Amino acid sequence: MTARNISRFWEWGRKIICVGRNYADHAKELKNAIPTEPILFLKPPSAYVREGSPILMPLYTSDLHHEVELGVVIGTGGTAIPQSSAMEHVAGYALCLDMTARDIQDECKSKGLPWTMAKAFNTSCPVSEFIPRERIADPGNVKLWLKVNDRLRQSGCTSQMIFSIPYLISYISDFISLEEGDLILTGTPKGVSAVQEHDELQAGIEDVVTMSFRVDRHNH
Ligand SMILES: O=C([O-])CC(=O)C(=O)O
Ligand SMILES: [Mg+2]
Repeated sequence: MTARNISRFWEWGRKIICVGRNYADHAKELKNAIPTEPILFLKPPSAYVREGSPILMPLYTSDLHHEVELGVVIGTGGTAIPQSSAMEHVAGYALCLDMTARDIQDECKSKGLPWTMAKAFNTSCPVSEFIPRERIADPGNVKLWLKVNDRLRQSGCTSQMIFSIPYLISYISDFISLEEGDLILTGTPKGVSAVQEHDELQAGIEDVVTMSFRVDRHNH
């Protein structure tokens, strides 16, 4: 058996834990209250998609949104991790998109139903290459951006996060044990908008990484 390589964490089949409304400007643009505790939801590992493959728009949505987010890749697992040592559990980062069927999410919210159909479908988690932790000195202060067909839509800084990365690692690991290869999506800044079939998405972490994805319609 060959050793697993953390730089291909998306192949490991580990969980993807997403934080919602972690930027006040995004909570406001969707007319949601600013949370006093992290809002969490999950995507399955089948949500991963890598550059070179398209984001597939599910047939049941007509309002697929991009959300650019900093992803934190766990290196050393743990339960009830204290904030003070939380960063020792981080192997690195990835730039991620939390693709969201906004019309379905709105319907789920109004009916009090879970967001699974809106957030967890195949290709709902495009990811960049793995970024070793040494390449981002301060993950609490990096600029994220996203363009659709060359037009800037999202531009934010992780310093705007309501709950910091150490706080999130500690909070989550109190009740969901973190494992090597898990990914935490830390929430999106404002500027989310709808994408259409054939759109080209480009996103980046300033001075660190860029990635691009095309949007296609699901054919079944
Ligand atoms: O769907 C939402 O607005 C919640 C979310 O994922 C985020 O804030 O990143
Ligand atoms: Mg999100």
